[in-house]
Amino acid sequence: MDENGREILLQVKNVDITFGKGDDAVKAVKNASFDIYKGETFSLVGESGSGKTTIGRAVIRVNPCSAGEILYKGVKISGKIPHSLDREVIRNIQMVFQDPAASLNERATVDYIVSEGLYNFHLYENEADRVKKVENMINEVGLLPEHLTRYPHEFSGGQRQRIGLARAMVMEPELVVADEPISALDVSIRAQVLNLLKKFQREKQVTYLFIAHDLSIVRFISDRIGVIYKGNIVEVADAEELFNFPLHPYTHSLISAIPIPDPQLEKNKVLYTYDPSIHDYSVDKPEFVDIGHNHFVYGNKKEIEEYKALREKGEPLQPITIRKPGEKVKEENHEVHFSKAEDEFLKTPLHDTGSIWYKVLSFFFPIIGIIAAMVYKKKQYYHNYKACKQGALYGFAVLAVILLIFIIALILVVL
Ligand SMILES: Nc1ncnc2c1ncn2[C@@H]1O[C@H](COP(=O)(O)OP(=O)(O)OP(=O)(O)O)[C@@H](O)[C@H]1O
Repeated sequence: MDENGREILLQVKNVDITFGKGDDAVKAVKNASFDIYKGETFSLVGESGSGKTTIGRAVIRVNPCSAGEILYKGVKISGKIPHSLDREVIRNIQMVFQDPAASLNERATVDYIVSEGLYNFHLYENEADRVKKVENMINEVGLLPEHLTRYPHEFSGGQRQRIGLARAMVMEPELVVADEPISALDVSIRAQVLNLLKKFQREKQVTYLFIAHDLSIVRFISDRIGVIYKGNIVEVADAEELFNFPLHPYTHSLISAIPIPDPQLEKNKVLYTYDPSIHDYSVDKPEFVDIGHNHFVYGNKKEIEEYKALREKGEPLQPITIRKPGEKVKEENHEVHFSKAEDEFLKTPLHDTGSIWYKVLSFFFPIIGIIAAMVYKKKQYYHNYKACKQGALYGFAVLAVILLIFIIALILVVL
C-alpha cells in the first residue's frame, strides 16, 4: 500500500537494463522507477527505441535487469526466483503484443492458442470445462465458437488481436502488459480493441501496463502516465495532472504533437521540438524527484526548483501554441511526430468508418442513401458521407438504366 492507501501491484525500482557487453553494451533503460496500482491503467509513452518494450519484457521476466529490482505485490520477481514464484508470475502477468500476426503460432488452431496457458497450468476441471472456458472467452472478445477450429492466417489483423487478447485474458491475469496493442491495426478498428481492453478492466479489474509511442492514444484510457526518453523516465503523473502541468520539456513536445481535430487550428499550430542540449548536467546531476501532487520529474536541482515553482502557481500550462494568421514561425519547430494514418484516425469521429455496408444499403435504397449522405456531410462524418453518396449514385444510375429499358420496351410495344 502507498501512503494514500492504494494497493501497489507492481514496483519498478531503479532498474537498469543493458544489452551486450564491453564496448558494444547498450544501456536501454537507466534507473527507471515507477509503481503501478491495482486496477489502474499505467501508460508508458516515448518515441521508438526509448526502452518501453524492454521494460515491459523485464516485467514478464524475459529481459534481465542489470541493476535495481522489480516487485510484484511486494515480492521481488526480477533475477533468480523460486520456480513456484516464476510460475505464478507467468500466470498472473500476461502480455499482449503489437503485431498479432507475428505473436500467434500460425500452425496452431485458435482453440489451441487460447487453451495453451490452460493446458500448461491445468486450469480446468475436465475437457468440457476447458471448452466452456475457451468458448466463453472467444465470445467475450467478439469472435464465434466456430472460429476455434481455424488458423490465425484466416483472420484479419483486428481479429488476430482479439485472439491475442483471448489468449491472455483466459488466464485471468492480474496484470497485462499491452505493448502497442493497436499500433499495427487498421485505424478503423483501433477504437474497438481499446474498448475491449476497457471492458475487461471494468469486468475483471485487470491492471494494465499500456505501452504506446504517442500521448494522443493514451490520453483517455490512462489513469497515470510515465514518459520515457532514451531509456530515462522523465516524468510520471496522473493523466490529468500530466496534461495540465507537463513540466519536462520532452513531455511538452509530445503534447504539442497531438493533432487538434480542428483543421484550421492544426494548420496554425506551432510544434515544439525537444532539444536535450538545453540541460546542463555537467555538475548539477539530475534525479527523478517527487514534486508533490503525485507528480515525478527528472531534472537537476535548479530545474526541479523551477518545475516546483511552476506547479505551485497552480495555473495549467499551455503546451500548445497557435500561430496568429500571417505570423511567422521559427523553422526549427517543424517536426512531424505522427504518421498519416494516425493523424487520420485521430481526426476521424469514432463511427465514421465509411463501411462497405453504407454503400450497399445506399445502392439498394438510393433516396435514403442521399438523405443519409446529406446528414453525414452536415455532421462532418466524411467517410460515411462518401460511402452513402457513392452507393446512392450507383443506385440511381441502375434505376435510370432500368427506366430507360422499360420506356424503350413500352415504345416498341405501342408501335
Ligand atoms: N535484444 C536486444 N539486443 C540488443 N539491443 C536491444 C535488444 N532489445 C532492445 N534493444 C535496444 O534497446 C533500445 C530500446 O528498445 P525498445 O524495443 O525497448 O524500444 P521501444 O521504446 O519499445 O521502441 P519501439 O516503440 O520501436 O518498440 C533500442 O536501442 C534497442 O535497439
